[in-house]
Amino acid sequence: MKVSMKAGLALGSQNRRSCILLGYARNASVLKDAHRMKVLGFCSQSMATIPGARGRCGRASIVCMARKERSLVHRLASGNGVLYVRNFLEKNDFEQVVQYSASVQSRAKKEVNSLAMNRLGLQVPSRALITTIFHSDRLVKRLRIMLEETRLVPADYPLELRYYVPGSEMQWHKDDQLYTEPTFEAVFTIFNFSDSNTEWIDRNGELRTQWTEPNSLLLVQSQSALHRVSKIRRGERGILKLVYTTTLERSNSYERCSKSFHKKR
Ligand SMILES: O=C(O)CCC(=O)C(=O)O
Ligand SMILES: [Fe+2]
Repeated sequence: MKVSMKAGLALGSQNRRSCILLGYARNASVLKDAHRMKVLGFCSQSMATIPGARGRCGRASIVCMARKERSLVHRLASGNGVLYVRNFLEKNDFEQVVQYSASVQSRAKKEVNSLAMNRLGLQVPSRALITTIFHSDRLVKRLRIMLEETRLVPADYPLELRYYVPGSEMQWHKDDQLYTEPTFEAVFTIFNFSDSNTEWIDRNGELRTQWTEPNSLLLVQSQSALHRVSKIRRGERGILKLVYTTTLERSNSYERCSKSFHKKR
């Protein structure tokens, strides 16, 4: 195993919150060691492009993020299965999503018999570029690290664009579990000019309130936290909803929900 752990540990101790370990490896045996050190994951990126990293290693470099008290996984637990992440997509990808949404928004239809009131929506075809962005290996790997779910894959359930307008709201609910294991619903905010907040009840029974900013991702585990979207009085909000799962074996809810773009969820 050829990983320059010394350099990594030195950097990690300077930065107690993220504990970044830098190094390079000739083979995958580094994974075993990383696991022993409670390392959450890797991203291969040139050292020079990583903020705070000094020096160059000149080879494939590896950045390992070690688990710390304040990691995303702990935030997920304290949020009772809800995790809010800012600046989720890279600039280019984010712009593609904004453009796609703008090009189809006028086709969105009002959802009926849904817990969401006065919300408009439409499904995104699997061949659309924005589906490939959210299903890309790179992005799924990031989510696996964030959620500590090594088996996470994109669901075979269409992405949905949803638009909140004045009068739109979504009552308190838990998300349906579309597969036979708990899933994660991802709510990606495309734009938000509204006064509406997404709220959820955390592990301590306390109310959390979040105005979701553009390019943020809210991950909600199925059948976990109660959550809702407060009624919009002013402005509009556009989101993309999609599902990640650890199994593609469908639950009974799948058929009901997929047939029911216009039925109660
Ligand atoms: O719009 C949001 O922030 C959440 C939407 C939601 O919970 C849902 O559609 O199930
Ligand atoms: Fe929900």
